[in-house]
Amino acid sequence: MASPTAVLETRDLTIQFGGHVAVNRVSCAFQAGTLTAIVGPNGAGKTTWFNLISGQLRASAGSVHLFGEDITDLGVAARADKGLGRAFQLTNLFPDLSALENVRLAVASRHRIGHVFWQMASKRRDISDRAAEYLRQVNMLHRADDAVANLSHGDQRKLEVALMLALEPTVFMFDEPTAGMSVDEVPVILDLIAQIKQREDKVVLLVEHKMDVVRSLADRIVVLHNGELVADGEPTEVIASPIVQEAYLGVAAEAEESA
Ligand SMILES: Nc1ncnc2c1ncn2[C@@H]1O[C@H](COP(=O)(O)OP(=O)(O)OP(=O)(O)O)[C@@H](O)[C@H]1O
Repeated sequence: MASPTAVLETRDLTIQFGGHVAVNRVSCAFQAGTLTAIVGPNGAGKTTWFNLISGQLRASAGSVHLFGEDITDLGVAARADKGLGRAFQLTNLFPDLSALENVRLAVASRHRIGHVFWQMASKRRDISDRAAEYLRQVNMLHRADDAVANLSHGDQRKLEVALMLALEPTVFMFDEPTAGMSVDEVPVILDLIAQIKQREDKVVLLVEHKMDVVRSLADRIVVLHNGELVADGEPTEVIASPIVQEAYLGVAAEAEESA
């Protein structure tokens, strides 16, 4: 049975690579207005589960539902069109264009503004203003005119987030969003994720190894281990549960120490 209020749901979602089951019958529903952290040791299946949700990978079995609709057979673009947003799928498209131009294209695509309307000065101004606002939100306005190819890795990751914002998705999927960012860039992205989480119609999924980030942002933690969902619930309870202490926290503690 579908969960009536779930925005996104995976049911018995499974993928097998040869003889290896990387995601094994994972069933999980996500409600609007929540941020769920997905944690687990390296190789647990977190990114693979994300890939199955966003359509980068096709399931061997099980299904994905968005607003109750079965989207399992849809490709990445169709899923994005329906409101699934994932940062990395949007980058590397136009490395020679400026940061602002990249976001402008995302704004135009979101609002289906075609070539004819693109010519209108008022439309162009409108799109530029919106694009600049998204760049401001990720603290990138000062790099607006720089070509993407010349941006640092951290700035490119912030731009990915700006592009995702521009597409105005319902579901925001972040896979280690602050990885590779300098210390002063991290709070910008974490604050932004916290702001998105405040919006009651949005679902945020966050794959994250850093437990301090998980503790500060998550309403709920889902734990994957060997491709299976082994714990799911309120953060304090999940972190305290024997299965997490045993299966995950040793690894998490090491990750925190080396961060
Ligand atoms: N395309 C693929 N072909 C074969 N095996 C794969 C493929 N993609 C993932 N796997 C395997 O699936 C398992 C889960 O990998 P996945 O990257 O999803 O784990 P993860 O939890 O995201 O790990 P990490 O925290 O290190 O990113 C691993 O054993 C991985 O080697």
